[in-house]
Amino acid sequence: MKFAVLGAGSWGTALAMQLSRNEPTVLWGRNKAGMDAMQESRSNEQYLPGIKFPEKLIIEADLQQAIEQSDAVLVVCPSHAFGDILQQVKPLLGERPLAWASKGFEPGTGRFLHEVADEILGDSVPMALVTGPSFAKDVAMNKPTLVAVASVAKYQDFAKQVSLALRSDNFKAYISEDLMGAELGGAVKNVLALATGIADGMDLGDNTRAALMTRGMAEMMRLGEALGCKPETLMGLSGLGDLVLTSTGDLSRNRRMGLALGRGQTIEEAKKTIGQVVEGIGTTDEVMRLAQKYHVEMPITEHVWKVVHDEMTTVEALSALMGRELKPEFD
Ligand SMILES: NC(=O)C1=CN([C@@H]2O[C@H](COP(=O)(O)OP(=O)(O)OC[C@H]3O[C@@H](n4cnc5c(N)ncnc54)[C@H](O)[C@@H]3O)[C@@H](O)[C@H]2O)C=CC1
Ligand SMILES: O=C(CO)COP(=O)(O)O
Repeated sequence: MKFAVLGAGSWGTALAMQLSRNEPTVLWGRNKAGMDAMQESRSNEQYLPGIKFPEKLIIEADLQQAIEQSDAVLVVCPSHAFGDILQQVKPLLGERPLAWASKGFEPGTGRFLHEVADEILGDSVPMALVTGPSFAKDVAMNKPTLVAVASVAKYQDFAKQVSLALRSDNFKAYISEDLMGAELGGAVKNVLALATGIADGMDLGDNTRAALMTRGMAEMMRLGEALGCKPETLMGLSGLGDLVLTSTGDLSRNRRMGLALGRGQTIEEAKKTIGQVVEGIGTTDEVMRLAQKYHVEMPITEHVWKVVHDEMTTVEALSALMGRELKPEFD
């Protein structure tokens, strides 16, 4: 199956590189000059400097051409651009199935990306999500990586095709039928990576990080239960696995944002230094929206939200979290 990967940032480029280790793969990005530069250097110097593309990676700056030469589409843009890209893809898609690898919600509504895709494309288009603990740089460098490919039950064949297309000696994608659980884990972990980053930026130590990861996981599980997600999905690669990666690995943009906030920088200052999408900032709003809608208690998320919105300092947020009333660990 030949894929057109739409979005030539760090993750789109890395996934296109991975697919092209097997079959010819088209990488499309909206910036023509940037795509020309990639073709010239056979690398993505802006996002993955110094890592050479496999021979079978095809660079394409025209969206229609990219889709027409492919059997399937993989969208890898920031979540805020997802709906916009699907609107552009819709008239070009034909019978092709569509996967995505973005992590987050539709801004302003808390809608899952599969809900956005269903609304724009209709639910007769086979769809799947690629998610899990996977830094773009490590995948581009062909380091061993495990991810999950999730779809609803009726599109499991497509999920298997996506998994097979990605498969290599150093890359394995497990199949899941819990699309919503896989989406939820990949989004909520970004908020928790902000929390652990803030704590590490404040130099609070290893105990604090472990506490935030564990109690943060409890928040993810509570929200998942309210939404009808499978607990094992959240305990798997797309939840816990990705939480561990992004709460401890300094390649994480969300963790780096948290570190900067914990050290007293502003969001705008940190965004400039990071220079790539930091999904957790917007996702915090959407997770809070869901928590309120489903009456789920998520104190760590709530205090990240207060820090992000300048309603509390990091020191006040820490003190408020530590001052919460005693209760059983599991209720
Ligand atoms: N970088 C990583 O290691 C991983 C990223 N992800 C997810 O993948 C998604 C994309 O992230 P990255 O590639 O890392 O971000 P990035 O910041 O490296 O690149 C974003 C790319 O999206 C493009 N873009 C932005 N708005 C667009 C629009 N309206 N139309 C077309 N292209 C647009 C930008 O030009 C840029 O090329 C995010 O949801 C992220 O959470 C998931 C797993 C790993
Ligand atoms: O989702 C990721 C790895 O699985 C990437 O995390 P960041 O967006 O925090 O860099």
